[in-house]
Amino acid sequence: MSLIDAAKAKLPTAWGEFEIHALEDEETQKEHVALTMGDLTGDEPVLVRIHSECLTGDALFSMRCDCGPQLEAALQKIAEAGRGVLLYLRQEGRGIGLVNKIRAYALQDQGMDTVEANEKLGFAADARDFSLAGKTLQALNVKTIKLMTNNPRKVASIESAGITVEERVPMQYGKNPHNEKYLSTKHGKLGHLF
Ligand SMILES: Nc1nc2c(ncn2[C@@H]2O[C@H](COP(=O)(O)OP(=O)(O)OP(=O)(O)O)[C@@H](O)[C@H]2O)c(=O)[nH]1
Ligand SMILES: [Zn+2]
Repeated sequence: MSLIDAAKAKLPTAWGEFEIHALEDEETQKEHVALTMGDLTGDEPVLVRIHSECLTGDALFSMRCDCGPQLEAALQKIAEAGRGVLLYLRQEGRGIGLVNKIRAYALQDQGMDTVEANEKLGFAADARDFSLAGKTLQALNVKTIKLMTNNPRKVASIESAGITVEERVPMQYGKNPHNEKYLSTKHGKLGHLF
């Protein structure tokens, strides 16, 4: 396996103390993160969020998407449960990178939806590879999970990576007038369950 659990340390947050694992992907040279809390062993399903990088939403307070509020809600839910994993995967812009995501935003400013914009730029609607998430959970010895997502494709790809998704936990946070069209396209074209 090409994913290395390279370093770990305590990470106190506004919601409680996590352990941060810095993960190195030898194939792509990307650095991913797993935040864990509590004892992950045993048969009880582990609460998991698989979050794809969104610099604009996660760090820069953008209201074009729902990523920032989903990230905060996931950390809060894990802290409330006292046990869980947040995977932060460096798959900016559903896998097309920051520059292309901003190009896609410019096309959306001209009237395209998020899927049309990706396709206009020559990309699939969603260019992410979720097998990495399966590998990471296996490396953490997590086998049965409750997955916080609205995206059935995430559920299917995690299951095909050998992880049992016992429950899907809906993540409907951060709706606002700026992301209404984005969220309705996610529902209409990408299959998200709202
Ligand atoms: N290409 C592109 N990417 C976007 C756009 N808006 C947000 N993103 C990216 O979409 C991804 C959203 O990730 P997630 O929230 O983990 O995934 P999701 O498929 O929406 O599923 P949930 O688990 O329900 O949130 C991030 O990588 C964002 O950077 C957009 O308009 N175009
Ligand atoms: Zn976002």
